[in-house]
Amino acid sequence: MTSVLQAQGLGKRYGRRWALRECTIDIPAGHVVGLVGPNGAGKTTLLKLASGQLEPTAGDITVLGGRPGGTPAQLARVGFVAQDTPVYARLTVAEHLRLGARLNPRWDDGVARERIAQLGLDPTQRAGRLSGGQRAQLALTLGLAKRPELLILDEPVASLDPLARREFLQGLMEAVVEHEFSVVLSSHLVSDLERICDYLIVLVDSRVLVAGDVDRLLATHYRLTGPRRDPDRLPTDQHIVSARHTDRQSTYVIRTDAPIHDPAWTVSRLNLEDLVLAHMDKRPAGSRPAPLEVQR
Ligand SMILES: Nc1ncnc2c1ncn2[C@@H]1O[C@H](COP(=O)(O)OP(=O)(O)OP(=O)(O)O)[C@@H](O)[C@H]1O
Repeated sequence: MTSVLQAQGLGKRYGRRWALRECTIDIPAGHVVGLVGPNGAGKTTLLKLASGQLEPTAGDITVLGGRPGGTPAQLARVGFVAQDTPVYARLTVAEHLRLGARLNPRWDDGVARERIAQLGLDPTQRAGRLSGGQRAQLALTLGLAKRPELLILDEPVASLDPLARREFLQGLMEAVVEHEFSVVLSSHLVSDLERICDYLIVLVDSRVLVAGDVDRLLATHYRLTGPRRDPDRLPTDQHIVSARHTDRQSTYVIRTDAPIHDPAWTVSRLNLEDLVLAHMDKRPAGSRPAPLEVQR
C-alpha cells in the first residue's frame, strides 16, 4: 500500500525548545486521519512540516513519496487549510475562485462553483462579510477544488457552532467519497473525529504516542477495573496507558493484542474519546511506559 505521509525521526526545534521530536509514522493512503493532542503538543508544527511550510530540524519527512513543497508539482498534490481558515477579507467569493484557478494547475472549477451554489454563498459577497462558518466552507471549497491527493486541515472546525461543524464535516466526507483523496485533520473535538476518522495520531508533549488504524486501536485497548494491584503485577504483554488507584481499587487502561482472562478484572472497551484521554493522561502510568507504535 502506498504511503501518504512517512516520517522518520522527524523533529522541529524553535530555539532550544522542541515543538516536535522523534516522530516516526507511516500513514497509508486513503485514510481520513485525525490528529489530536493538547495545546502546544506540536500538531500545527507537524502539519506545517507535511505541507512544506517548515523545514525539519532533525529526521526526514516524505509526503506522497516526495519532499513536502519540493516542486510545483508536489505543491499541487497537497492542499492545506490553515488554522482560522484564512481567506482574503477584501476579495469576493468569486474572486477567491478566480485566484484559486490561477494558482492551482489541477483546479476543478466545476467542483468549486457547485459547492458555492450548494452552500448558498453569494459569489459577489466579500469574504470579510461572511460568517465564521461560511468562511470555513469557502476555505474548504478552495482546498477541495484544488483536487489534492492529500488535504491537510488544521483545526478547521474550531470556531464553528455544532450545526456548522456537522455541515462542514459532512461536506468533507462527501468530497472524500467522490474524489478519493486522503485527509489529515487536526482537532480538539474528538467526538467529531470519531465520526469521520479511520486513522488516529495522538501527539503529547511533542511526541507521537499513538498512530494507527482506529478500528485496530479500539480493538486493542481495554479498561480494567478491580481490586488494587501494582503495575508490575500485570502481564508483560499488557502495556499500561493510564492507571488510577484508590486504597482498594485499581483502574487501568491497557493496550494488548492478547485476550484478557483474569477473572479479577471487570473488562470494558473504550470509545475513541476515552482512548485519547487515557493517552493524554500525564500521571505516571506505571513501571512500563506505553510503547510508541506504528501500525499499518
Ligand atoms: N514560530 C514559533 N516560534 C517559537 N515557538 C513556536 C512557534 N510555533 C510554535 N511554537 C511552539 O511549539 C510548540 C508546538 O506548537 P504547535 O503550534 O505545533 O502546537 P499545537 O499542538 O498545534 O497547539 P494548539 O492545539 O494550541 O494549536 C508550542 O510550545 C509552541 O509554543
